[in-house]
Amino acid sequence: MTQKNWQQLTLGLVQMVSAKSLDDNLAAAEQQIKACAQAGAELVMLPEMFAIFGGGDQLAAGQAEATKGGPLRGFLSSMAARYSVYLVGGSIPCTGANPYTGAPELDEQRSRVYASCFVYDEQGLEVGRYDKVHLFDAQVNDAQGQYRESDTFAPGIKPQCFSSPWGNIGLAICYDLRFPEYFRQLVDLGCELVLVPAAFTYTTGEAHWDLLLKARAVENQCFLAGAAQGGDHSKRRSTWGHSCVIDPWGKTLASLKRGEGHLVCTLERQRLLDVRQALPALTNRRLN
Ligand SMILES: O=C(O)CNC(=O)[C@H](CS)NC(=O)CCC(=O)C(=O)O
Repeated sequence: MTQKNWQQLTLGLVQMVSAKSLDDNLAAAEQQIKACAQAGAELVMLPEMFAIFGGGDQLAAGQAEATKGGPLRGFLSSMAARYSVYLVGGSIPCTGANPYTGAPELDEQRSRVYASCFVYDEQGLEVGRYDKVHLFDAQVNDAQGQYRESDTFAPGIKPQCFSSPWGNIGLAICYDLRFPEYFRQLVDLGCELVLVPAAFTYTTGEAHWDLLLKARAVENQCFLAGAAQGGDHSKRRSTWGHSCVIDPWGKTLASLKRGEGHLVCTLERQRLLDVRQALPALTNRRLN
């Protein structure tokens, strides 16, 4: 399946301001997936926790999605098939074992779930899953203040990519962006593109989002794309948005500001080959 000599990939990124109503979130996601597909996107990415953002009953949702899958995995599969796109489903709660990484089924007593990114091909078949490894436990100078993701979520165990007609595509979620060793492992799996569903806070996003995406793209000489939450979800919760696509030279190919929307952008693989040939930093490594 892995086609190592891809030439072009047209990506669609969906930016959302997910709120309390699951139905509204799913309707908003479908509208943007459809718009991306109509604009020629072959692969569409949703943001982190596009369906259930900032609370709600993550444990019940995660249990429903375990093993055979529930309504959220059903939704993602049917969207991929209906619009005939590869679909990277942001993240959803899931307690089930991960057959791709070997992460075990979660013990229900502990009331935690994985933050799982499921991937579907254009027929709606599941082709990958990554569970967020780095959990955001941090103090931010904003109205929310304290973020303790690990109260609700359990960490995944390793980086994960999925094979596609465009080669191995790496998956990372939000806070993972701050860990360069995570991305280096994806590059060692042959990834030339890393997709990052995210929900950076307004405060940390304004300071670091663009910088981190560019740093990871430049040091790994690969394409980076971030699909973000971007707006005011409640009085206390604001996210930065600015979904974008960065090329292996660190150039921004396309970007959004805040608010619901989407962008569509074509990646030219030759750009990556030219950068890696002219400045062979990946082959000049001495400490791996
Ligand atoms: O809570 C939800 O429902 C959705 N998940 C998130 O918003 C996650 C966990 S709190 N946010 C981040 O990882 C932000 C990282 C970040 O902002 C940084 O690294 O600066």
